Amino acid sequence: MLCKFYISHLYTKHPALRLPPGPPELPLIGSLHHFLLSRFRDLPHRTMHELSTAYGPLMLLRLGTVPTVVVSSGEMAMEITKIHDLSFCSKPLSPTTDIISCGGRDIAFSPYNEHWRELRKICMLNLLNQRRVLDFRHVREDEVARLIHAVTNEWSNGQLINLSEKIFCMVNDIVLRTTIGRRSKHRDEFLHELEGVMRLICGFNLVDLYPSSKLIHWLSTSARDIGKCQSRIYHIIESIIHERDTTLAVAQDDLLSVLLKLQKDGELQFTLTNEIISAVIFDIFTGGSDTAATTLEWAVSELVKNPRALHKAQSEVRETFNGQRRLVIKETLRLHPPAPLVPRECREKCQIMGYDVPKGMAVVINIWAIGRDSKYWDAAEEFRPERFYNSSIDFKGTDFEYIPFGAGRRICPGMTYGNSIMELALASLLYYFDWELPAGVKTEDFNMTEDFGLTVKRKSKLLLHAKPHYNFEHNAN
Ligand code: HEM
Repeated sequence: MLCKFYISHLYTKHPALRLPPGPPELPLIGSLHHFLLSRFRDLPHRTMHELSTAYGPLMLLRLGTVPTVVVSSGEMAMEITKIHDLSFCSKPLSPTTDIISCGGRDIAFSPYNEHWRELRKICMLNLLNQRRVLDFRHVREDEVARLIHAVTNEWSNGQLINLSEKIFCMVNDIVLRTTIGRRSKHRDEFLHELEGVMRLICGFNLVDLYPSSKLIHWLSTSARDIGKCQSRIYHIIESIIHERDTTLAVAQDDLLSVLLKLQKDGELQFTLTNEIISAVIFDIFTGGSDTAATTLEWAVSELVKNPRALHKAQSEVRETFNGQRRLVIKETLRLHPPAPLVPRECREKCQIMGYDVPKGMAVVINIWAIGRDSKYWDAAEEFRPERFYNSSIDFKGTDFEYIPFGAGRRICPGMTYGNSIMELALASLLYYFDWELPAGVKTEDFNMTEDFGLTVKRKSKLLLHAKPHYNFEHNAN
């Protein structure tokens, strides 16, 4: 917080610094009026993109009192996540993320330090690497089969299928079973709380915009709301931990068991408290379910809106259970990266393309804008999965015009894990069902509006008709 104040001070009192250009500011609110007046009012990634077309790919905004450098091109993203990765591999802690991450003692909001390195390594070793992802194949198959059964049941009753809800439950069940060893009766409550958290921590509420104002802290409801969400979520996770604690006699190898064993053995360089375990489990539940489910929801939405792409994907999946599903997911991640704004913090004074970025400055990489930049992509706004056919461009963090999982030291550790869920679920939905829009809705009128939040989901639920294709009962079992 002190650091934020210092940056703010530095920024206004030291005109000698050559800071990146930005739009005109107003006293007290800084650049916020540009967001309020924008036609994309509730969608900061779109407003930032629009501003960057006028002020360039390295642009300075003042969000309330928080100066923030916005990065909007592949070249600048490479500067931040490759050339100067060590200077930008920390995460800023806002008042709301401070609460939800227990002071940055999780992985996703942790500063770059030994604590972060150890926790990330534990998750990679025990849950997220290629071998573990293969070990959990039966869990994915089981939960995807349950999804297919649930859709079939509703189809036979002639109902419109709420595919959003089904996808979020399925993905969350997979994440729960692989992380804590079983489903949880608290799943729906958890998903409900998560929705609130995603809205509250995306940086555009008064306490995060004016972090050092005691008055705003006192007046604003956001800090209280996030505090309540945090205590409900951590209560759910701690009751799961407590149940497991008492039954530890049964050896299990899921992430929670490993963390509890490490806690008991006390071999880490820091004390692994229940609070830290909860924070890590929260990261995995959140990072794992929200992102993969959101991407699947957008993938099906784009396909039903583009019948030719749907037909092509479906024919290939039905022939080989392979092929197009991977291209569809890549194209969906280009147009709809679930986390469009990636936050970083500058750890040491740095120069990017001749501009100064002071220590402690917040940085946001607009990966949504980069994925839609016509400098890198033909017909950038169109959904064309075939653009990735025979293309070497991948999301592994080395092609900076396409970084839906981020890049550098902080790149998403759940890439393989998330893809394994998305690919199986998408292939199964395409293989077993023909999908149609609700009666009377034309493809051109199909609503693709985005909702505001840390992850950007559909604003309206994805409601579709499904018609089983063939042999479902036989194949799904
Ligand atoms: C569609 C799937 C996913 C997408 C698009 C995605 C995207 C991202 C992005 C953009 C970041 C920030 C990277 C950066 O700062 O450079 C991130 C971080 C993270 N993701 Fe994912 N993610 C996905 C799935 C997952 C899954 C399945 C898990 C875990 C089960 C996960 C866990 C995490 C964690 C723990 C971090 C924080 C890493 C750190 O700060 O060191 N994500 N993800």
